[in-house]
Amino acid sequence: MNKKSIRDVDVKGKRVFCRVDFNVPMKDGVITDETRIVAALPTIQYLIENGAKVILASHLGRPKGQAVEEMRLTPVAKRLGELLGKDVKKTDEAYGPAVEAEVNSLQEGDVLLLENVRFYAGEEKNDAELAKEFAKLADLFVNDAFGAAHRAHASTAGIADYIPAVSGFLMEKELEVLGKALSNPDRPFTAIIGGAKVKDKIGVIRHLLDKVDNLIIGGGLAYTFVKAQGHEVGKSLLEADKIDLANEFMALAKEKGVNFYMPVDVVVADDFSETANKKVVSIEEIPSDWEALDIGPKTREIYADVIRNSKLVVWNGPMGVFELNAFAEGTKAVAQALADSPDTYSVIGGGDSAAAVEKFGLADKMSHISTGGGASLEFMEGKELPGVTRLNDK
Ligand SMILES: Nc1ncnc2c1ncn2[C@@H]1O[C@H](COP(=O)(O)OP(=O)(O)OP(=O)(O)O)[C@@H](O)[C@H]1O
Ligand SMILES: O=C(O)[C@H](O)COP(=O)(O)O
Repeated sequence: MNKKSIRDVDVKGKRVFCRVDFNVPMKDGVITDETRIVAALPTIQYLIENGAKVILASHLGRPKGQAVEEMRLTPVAKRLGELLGKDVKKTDEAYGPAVEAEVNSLQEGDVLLLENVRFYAGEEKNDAELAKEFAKLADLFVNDAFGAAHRAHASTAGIADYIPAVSGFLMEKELEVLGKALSNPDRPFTAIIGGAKVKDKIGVIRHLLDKVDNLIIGGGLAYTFVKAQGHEVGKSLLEADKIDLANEFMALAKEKGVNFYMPVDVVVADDFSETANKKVVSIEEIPSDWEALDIGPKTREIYADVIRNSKLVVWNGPMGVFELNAFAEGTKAVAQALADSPDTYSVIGGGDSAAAVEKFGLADKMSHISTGGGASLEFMEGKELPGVTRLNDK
């Protein structure tokens, strides 16, 4: 990467505003997945060990510019303190006189977590005044929030206009792994795209067709392609206005010599529930009153075979409604094939795919699980990430 990292600057005695992505899932004030906190630890520990005064900032959820009690970062400060084995102070605001007083009292190696930066309307507007307030707190900006790098906000981008800006280790690692996967991929290179957000993922498919040897389509996304092939999809997820695009992509794949894999059989259900009646049908036979909620056993075998014969696999989006055990088998088969292929470098992107791999107990078998959902997709689409472009060049 041609951007400076914390290794390139002296942090001793400096007040460091470190943007992290502590946007973790919470239920009743309890953190249900701490992956993003753990992933930020190397940078925080480095700053502590090298004598920085560490000021951490993050968003949590989408509070839309106002303080929302359930979206305070207090439980995160507590958990971070436990993980670091040291006291983590927390302010009830993200800037202003009270925060400045706390910052002034920091000793080298101390850690302070600011309140949710999205409690202020200026954050998502990338308001210059708010960015200046953040900048006033520190001598150096470290951006380690890869998960929010696709957002041009005051704490991810704007602040870099006022103080020196460098990347943290997580940011660096994510960019390196995803960058290598796309610029100099080991082959055969396979991309697996699933999930439900057809609109969000269509763009990445176009870009991937220039890169990959195999493209596997699954999840709710698949049925727009199935329809484009002229088959009925019953009540399955369908993005009617994307059918033409799906056709275009299938033609493009042929033209570029990309092997395009679609489900040949599916599990259909008469209801979106764990106890629904379900059956396996071929892709030409989805009944009009039924909904396809998972890929079928023949498809699983074909996909697993492609995975086993790949050197690099990038996976974003589950193959079915894996949250319901009745429709988790397709996603599990893909995760298992990756786990059983030690020579295949696997990159998992997207919150739900990562959660699925975790649910099946296979997370430690994957080569890289990205902390970015939208960010990893935008990166793969070839879009510039504002949280990265604003960092100082080497
Ligand atoms: N056949 C299907 N019909 C309906 N929903 C599906 C189907 N297959 C998968 N899904 C749903 O897709 C959702 C995940 O889609 P999504 O596009 O959000 O993926 P993701 O990996 O989490 O990406 P991101 O992190 O960008 O959100 C899951 O909740 C899953 O139940
Ligand atoms: O969860 C994420 O993908 C990041 O934290 C960004 O969150 P956002 O989509 O609310 O900007």
